[in-house]
Amino acid sequence: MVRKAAAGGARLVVLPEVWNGPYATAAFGEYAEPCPSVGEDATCSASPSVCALARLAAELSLVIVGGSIAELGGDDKLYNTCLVYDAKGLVAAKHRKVHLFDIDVPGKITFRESDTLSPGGALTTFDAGGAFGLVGVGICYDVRFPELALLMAARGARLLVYPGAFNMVTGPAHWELLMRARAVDSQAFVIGASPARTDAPPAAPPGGAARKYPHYTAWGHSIVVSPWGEVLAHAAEGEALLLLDLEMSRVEEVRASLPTSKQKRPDIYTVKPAGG
Ligand SMILES: NC(=O)CC(=O)C(=O)O
Repeated sequence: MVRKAAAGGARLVVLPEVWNGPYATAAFGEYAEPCPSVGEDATCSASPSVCALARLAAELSLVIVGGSIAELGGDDKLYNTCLVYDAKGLVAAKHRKVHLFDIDVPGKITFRESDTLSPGGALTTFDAGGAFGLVGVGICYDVRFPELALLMAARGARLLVYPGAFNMVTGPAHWELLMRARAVDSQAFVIGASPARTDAPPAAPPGGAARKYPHYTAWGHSIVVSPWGEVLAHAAEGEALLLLDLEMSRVEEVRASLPTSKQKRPDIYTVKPAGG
């Protein structure tokens, strides 16, 4: 798919969350790989998923926002990590998911990333060069926190990318809504890249081996949104490649028309204790 994107003229490619293994808390340890730091040459990494994407970025001379993989940190903790590779295969950015997906929607879905993962502690932006300029990175649940998007925009990001894997409960309710909301409140392009949907395999036959990890059904529907909140491209639930030109000057146009970043009222945004 990355080669196909490159052949179609792509300069920057975005992959989905946890693309190299099952999205299951118990599986992260098995699939985790050490991840290099910003500035390191990842083309010779001993981590197979890292090395594969870095080599592809270098071979095709484009930027790859490498979705996310489970990272085995130097501190022996596990993280949900997005590496960005520049056109030489060097690590241009490393984002560890800041907001872990710990939710409980009774009778529908319970997921606790914090059972096995630790959260990252930093905002991530990188210079993608050319017309793109500064790009902000969040992972999935991070998109629910407008503060993060606003801070990335305040740093100068004009494109926000969110590798993500919403599910059959939260996907239909919130995926498009949140991607559009973040585009409107940060006045930036937003890309949400999801794994394609795969339905749960049939239950093991009697006497057969039990399934190793619970199945997580991703919502799919990767999406690209303009700074005005328009959906520019939308995948269905299956495998898809969305290939499009981003007219980056739209960011300045929208920011000039509705100068919300200059009209903020931080003096009234602090929550004070009752009676204070
Ligand atoms: N998988 C996630 O991190 C987030 C998600 O599915 C949701 O916010 O909904």
